[in-house]
Amino acid sequence: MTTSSSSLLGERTAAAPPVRIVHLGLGAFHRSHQAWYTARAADAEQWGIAAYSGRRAALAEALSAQQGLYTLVVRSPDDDRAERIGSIVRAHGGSELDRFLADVAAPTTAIVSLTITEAAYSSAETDVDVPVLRSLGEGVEPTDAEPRTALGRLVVALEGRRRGGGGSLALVSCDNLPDNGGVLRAAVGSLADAVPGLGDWVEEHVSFVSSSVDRITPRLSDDETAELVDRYGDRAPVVAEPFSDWVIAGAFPAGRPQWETAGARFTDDLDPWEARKLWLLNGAHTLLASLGRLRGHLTVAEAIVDTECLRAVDAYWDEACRHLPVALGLAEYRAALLDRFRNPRIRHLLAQIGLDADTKMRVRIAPVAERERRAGRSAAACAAVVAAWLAVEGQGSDLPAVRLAVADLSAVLGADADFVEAVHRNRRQVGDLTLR
Ligand SMILES: NC(=O)c1ccc[n+]([C@@H]2O[C@H](COP(=O)([O-])OP(=O)(O)OC[C@H]3O[C@@H](n4cnc5c(N)ncnc54)[C@H](O)[C@@H]3O)[C@@H](O)[C@H]2O)c1
Ligand SMILES: O=P(O)(O)OC[C@@H](O)[C@@H](O)[C@H](O)[C@H](O)CO
Repeated sequence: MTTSSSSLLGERTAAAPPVRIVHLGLGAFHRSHQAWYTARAADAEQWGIAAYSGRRAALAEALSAQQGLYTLVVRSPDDDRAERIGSIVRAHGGSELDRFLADVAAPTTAIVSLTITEAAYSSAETDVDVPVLRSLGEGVEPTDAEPRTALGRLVVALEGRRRGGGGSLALVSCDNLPDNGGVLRAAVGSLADAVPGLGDWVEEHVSFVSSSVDRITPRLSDDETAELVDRYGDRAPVVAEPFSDWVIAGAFPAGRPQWETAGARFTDDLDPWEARKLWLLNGAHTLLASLGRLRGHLTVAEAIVDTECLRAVDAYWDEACRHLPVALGLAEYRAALLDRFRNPRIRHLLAQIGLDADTKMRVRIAPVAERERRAGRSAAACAAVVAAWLAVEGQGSDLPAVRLAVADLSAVLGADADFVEAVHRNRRQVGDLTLR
């Protein structure tokens, strides 16, 4: 259903689809992407989502008051087109652990999907839950456990499914990480090993699906939200660009929606698509989040029309593209990205994109720089990105500090004196953002 204005929400007239997907990380992106694909799939009436926020309950409360229904505002440079999305049938705060355990344990649940941010997969975050998981092997019931992290909650819930005989299922990571299914497998596997027998059960019953996800979905300011609440009579609207892509690799032992009928693509070879998206789109966003802010810009659309930022993005893309298959249509992809970044009606804040920047630098900029250096080139554009990031973080005041920071991104680059020197040279030319 599409329209250009006024409320679409109304009430559900047909029965809500049965919950067969549990989502962890109810935020803007899940609603513009996976929930949208599920709602548009040919078998949408068979696939409902129970979505759990990571931390705050406010969005879940607003959605619950609307039977899970919400308005997706597809924002092009010229206009807004609104769609009513009905695939989320229940929304919960992250603290509703009993409900989450019951949903994951239900034999009817076939998929658990995640958008929990890149940082949420690191052991630095999840290790806090190892004692909680150990306690499950010492007689504590999953329903009495008190995990604190998203993956801790997920692993407690998998133990509940194992004990209840709920059978095989697929975990689908939709976070912007290379090999996100593999990263999830490693993180879940290492937590599951703390519970006797669970590691083996996970290996046998859990499929880790990787996916490359793409749809620019900015966090809305309070003013933007208020305007949309007024316009659509919806307390939980979400705004996204018209473009959308989802490339998926992996098995779904308990079935899945016909997402391909909504435009998703299934492949056995995700790597090139994933690298193209993460290096070119997210890498450029990561670059702009530093350089753009140093140059006084607030949003991607503002930064990309600054010739200095555009030049830096182009130079970084040249370096990245040397390590991507030409058959992926790189020139067209770059041109299309520039159009997407320039969309003046998408207010994508650089400060939002700059969160957890070290994690992102490690998996986006460092791999390109390493490949350039291995090929005998300077990686000058990557060195400039690293210097801009250090300036925003207020780090790298002298050569040893630069070396330390670069080594934290990549041991190989940290040991590369020429690269470290290039970063240091660039760093001396830019002042700290924090000092402005
Ligand atoms: N917004 C986009 O354009 C976009 C596009 C592609 C992929 N993604 C991926 O989706 C993720 C979420 O983006 P969003 O726009 O929905 O953000 P959001 O802030 O709207 O929602 C993020 C959700 O994750 C939860 N969360 C945050 N930090 C967490 C943590 N450490 N552990 C567990 N849960 C946590 C939050 O509580 C919230 O439920 C991104 O980090 C990215 O990996 C986003
Ligand atoms: O937090 P990040 O860096 O993974 O992502 C911020 C944006 O680059 C990202 O949300 C893009 O808009 C998205 O990946 C587009 O598909």
